[in-house]
Amino acid sequence: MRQVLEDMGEYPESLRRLEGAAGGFCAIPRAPGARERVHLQKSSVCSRAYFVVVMVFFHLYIINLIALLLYVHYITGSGEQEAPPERNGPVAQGPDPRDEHHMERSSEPSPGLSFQLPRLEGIRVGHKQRVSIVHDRTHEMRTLSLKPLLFEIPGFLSMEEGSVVMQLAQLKGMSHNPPLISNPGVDVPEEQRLSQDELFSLLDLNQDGLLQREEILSLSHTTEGSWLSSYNLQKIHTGLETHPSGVLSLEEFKRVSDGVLQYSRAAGGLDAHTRLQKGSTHTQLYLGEGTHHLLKSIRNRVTRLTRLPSSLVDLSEPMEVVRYEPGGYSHAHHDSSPSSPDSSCTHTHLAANSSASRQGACRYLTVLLYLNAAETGGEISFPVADNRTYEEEVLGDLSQQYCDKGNLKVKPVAGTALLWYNHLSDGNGWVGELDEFSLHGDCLLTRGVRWTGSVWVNVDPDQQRQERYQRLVSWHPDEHSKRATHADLHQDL
Ligand SMILES: O=C(O)CCC(=O)C(=O)O
Ligand SMILES: [Fe+2]
Repeated sequence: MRQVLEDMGEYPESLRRLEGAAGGFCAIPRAPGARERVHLQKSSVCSRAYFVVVMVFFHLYIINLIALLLYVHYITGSGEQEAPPERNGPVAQGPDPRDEHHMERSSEPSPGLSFQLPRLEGIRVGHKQRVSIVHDRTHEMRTLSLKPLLFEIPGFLSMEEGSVVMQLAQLKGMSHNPPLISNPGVDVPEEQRLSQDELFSLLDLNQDGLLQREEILSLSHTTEGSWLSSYNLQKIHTGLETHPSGVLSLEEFKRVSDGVLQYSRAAGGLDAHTRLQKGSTHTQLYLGEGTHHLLKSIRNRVTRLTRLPSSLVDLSEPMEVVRYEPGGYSHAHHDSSPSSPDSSCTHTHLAANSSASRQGACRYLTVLLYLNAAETGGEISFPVADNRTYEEEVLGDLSQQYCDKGNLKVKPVAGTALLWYNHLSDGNGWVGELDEFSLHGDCLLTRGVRWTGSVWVNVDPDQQRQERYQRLVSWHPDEHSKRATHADLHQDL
């Protein structure tokens, strides 16, 4: 058509210009001729320019695409993270390439803070990720709720391991209430007094016949007035500090504590469990050095699961084993305390020389282990989990009704672990406010017995106090090389 128009001399100049502007003629073969020569020259220049422009746009497109993918990757936190090196015991291993553990990237450290706390990421309810907590297999971890951040890990313990923990707890001795050590001036009836030998045995958590600084300080985790008052604790601690060997034998303990303490078997203190739980017996199992290898392995699994520095987990309170009988339940409660300027954490109170008038448990997270399966009832309930509307009255409801109304109930399955964060992040990689949504309690057990173990990781929202505590407790003249020091902790992260 065009050739016909050209032959007829009627192909308009304006159309030719238009073709040139659009670059269309670059690809169209033309008839030979003077005008054509000029045109061919233009055509080759045009093709190169066209190619360059196209390539520039193509590269920009690819770069934008990569940037977009990186952004999405960053937002969803789907990158694989290296596990911290395992230093303690049989589950030691390098990072597992199959590990798809999701972690929240912490932002820049606050000025003066030397390390941060990694935090797992839930992505969405029902999200599954693989976690590496033992050397020969990976586990599936499922997100149960985002508020609180709560995960379920089936098979965290085998059935046999659950049975061993129950046996160890029974050997240690289960009691309805922790023994009370009264404050000076409070007269304890003769029949309720503990002998000094009995007390020493209670304090000697690893049962090595010596009282170490770690044991005394970890006892300060328990609530003021119910187990060991600050006054009594301070007395024992001072005796231990001033002793040349840094440890106390039974004889030395008797000298230090003589005439100062009165010890009672009576319950009546303000321990959280005395107030909150019914139909249950308890004991504490020490997870530190010198304990049963399974308990050390549980501690290591918690470290690997949570990705927290091993020294934080090592220096946390002993595992609380609870046995419910039919009729047993607990009221809804938080495992940790809200931080306030006039309160301090029980675990750092002494080491930080705090003058705060009140103390509370500072438990960054809870790992709850189901040691056996309850027959009927005994679910753990999170009454306000993932509530869209924040209902004050539900949070204040400490009756059993919360259990039926509860948003999320988890049935006890032997070997399953639940992990939840009791605190939010402060936005700078450290512990923030208490997460009100972590409220939970145990529904009525109607048949069978139910055994659980609670592992709490203690972290002081005041990082300086936490660091001071770790420095003090980690230091040990004989074991200095074995213990994780603050410098190790920094490397872990
Ligand atoms: O035994 C349980 O199910 C959990 C106990 C509990 O919530 C606690 O000890 O704080
Ligand atoms: Fe609890």
